[in-house]
Amino acid sequence: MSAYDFDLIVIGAGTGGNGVARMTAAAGWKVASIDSLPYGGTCALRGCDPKKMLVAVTEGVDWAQNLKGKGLEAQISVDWPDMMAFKRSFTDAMPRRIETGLEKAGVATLHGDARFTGPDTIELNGESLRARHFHIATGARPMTLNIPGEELLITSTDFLDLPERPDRVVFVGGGFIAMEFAHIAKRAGASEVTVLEMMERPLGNFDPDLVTMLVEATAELGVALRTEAKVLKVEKQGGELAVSVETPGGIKVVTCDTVVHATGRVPNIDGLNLAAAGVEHGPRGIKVNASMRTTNPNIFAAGDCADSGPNLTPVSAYEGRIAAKNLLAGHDERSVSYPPIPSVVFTLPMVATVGLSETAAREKGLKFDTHFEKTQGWYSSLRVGAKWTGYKILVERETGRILGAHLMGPGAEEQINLFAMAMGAGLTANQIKAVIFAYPSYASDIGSMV
Ligand SMILES: Cc1cc2nc3c(=O)[nH]c(=O)nc-3n(C[C@H](O)[C@H](O)[C@H](O)COP(=O)(O)OP(=O)(O)OC[C@H]3O[C@@H](n4cnc5c(N)ncnc54)[C@H](O)[C@@H]3O)c2cc1C
Ligand SMILES: NC(=O)c1ccc[n+]([C@@H]2O[C@H](COP(=O)([O-])OP(=O)(O)OC[C@H]3O[C@@H](n4cnc5c(N)ncnc54)[C@H](O)[C@@H]3O)[C@@H](O)[C@H]2O)c1
Repeated sequence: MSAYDFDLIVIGAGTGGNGVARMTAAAGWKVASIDSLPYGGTCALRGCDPKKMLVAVTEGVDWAQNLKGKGLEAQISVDWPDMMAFKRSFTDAMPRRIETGLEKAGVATLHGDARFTGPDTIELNGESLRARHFHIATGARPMTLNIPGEELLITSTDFLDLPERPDRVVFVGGGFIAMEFAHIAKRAGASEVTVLEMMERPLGNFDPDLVTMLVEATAELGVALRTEAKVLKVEKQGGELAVSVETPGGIKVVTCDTVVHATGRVPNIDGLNLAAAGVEHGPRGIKVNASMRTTNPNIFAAGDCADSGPNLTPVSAYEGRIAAKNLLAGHDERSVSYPPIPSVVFTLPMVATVGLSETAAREKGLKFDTHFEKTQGWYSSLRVGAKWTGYKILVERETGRILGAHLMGPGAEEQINLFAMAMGAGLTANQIKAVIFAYPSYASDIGSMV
């Protein structure tokens, strides 16, 4: 009889963990999966999926507004409790569906907070479990701000569960979460929505010209977006909350009824006692090599908890696949080799990006042409009344290769995937121009952008 309880224990039942559990169980390994929360992880239960259901509802508001006076007269309003019920119709069913799926795949599904007690042992609910291998996919958590009144902030998870619509809401930070959720809150009818970003502009990783357009669109929507605004403290003042902000013009105070944490997420590894397992970590997460192996050769890690690729769902799934292949091979057979990774901010208008920014391409010494245009006059924008649309494509001079694509407006979330595919396949601008796309469609604009 084996001294081990399992061949593999996967800690974390999100996208970075579940694929690994399934692939190894399918190969005949004795596998357990553990989560301290209902199965499914951030994306399915507290992130991308529920968020985009709220975006789907508020898209109705945007659509009606854009086509007002163009034949669509009824103006739409959001019923927040109904929208939340719609979201729950998906999220409530997911944990059971995901857990049952794993069980059917032969994975033992366990619940509780796992903590290492040795290089091949964890403690779970007071019991010790030994495994030949571990895979850590414990995700990320909101960073600690270390400001007075931090406990008064709600998280993105809380926001996605608010039973009633917040009316006067402040977002601390101006990244993905703040911009997406501020658009949702405002279109859902919140009277005062404020975004406080400490840098000179929000969404620091996105193209500055397109972000400038998004800032204008956000102001037109009625969201107060303040930059160079660093949040210092939050206090209760009577029945409301007072947020103190350091600005170039001195300390300002914004009052509201809800303050949302949106200053970034950090690896969720504090409670794992990684030292006991000989697993090293830094500020960006668990140290992994290109095979997703940690400093303990029998332990792998993937997704938001690892110091690897960007913290996005498809990246965590990809890293998990690499880890699973190497676990099964018994040696480092596969390395991560990230293809161009597209990323979308689901505001309305959306902003999407893949590949290099202009600054990064210049820093690399590449010679390229920048195709930048605002496209509110293009047919694709006119027919849906979209005002804030545009693109910036970087085309390498000598090769015609696409170095980076940055898009804004309806259709951007799908166009960007076509750019990612074209870039991954090494297609040149002329080859993209030669593709026949169905017309009229957003994809059919791509040939004119390159
Ligand atoms: C609000 C929001 C919106 C997002 N929107 C998008 C989007 O639109 N597109 C996109 O690509 N990405 C999005 N992301 C990012 C995406 O959700 C993450 O990159 C992805 O879910 C990471 O997957 P993971 O498996 O690494 O971690 P997770 O899915 O977070 O899974 C980690 C799991 O580990 C469990 N766990 C942690 N510690 C322990 C322990 N000690 N013992 C047992 N279990 C433990 C947790 O309970 C959790 O279920 C969003 C994130 C947020 C917060
Ligand atoms: N569409 C998507 O793909 C999507 C959507 C939501 C979240 N996510 C994931 O979740 C992560 C976390 O999102 P997020 O929006 O919290 O982080 P983020 O890293 O996108 O943005 C955080 C912002 O907060 C600012 N900030 C930091 N401290 C501040 C302070 N004290 N006062 C004011 N501003 C401050 C930063 O300058 C930065 O612009 C993202 O990095 C991403 O990995 C992805």
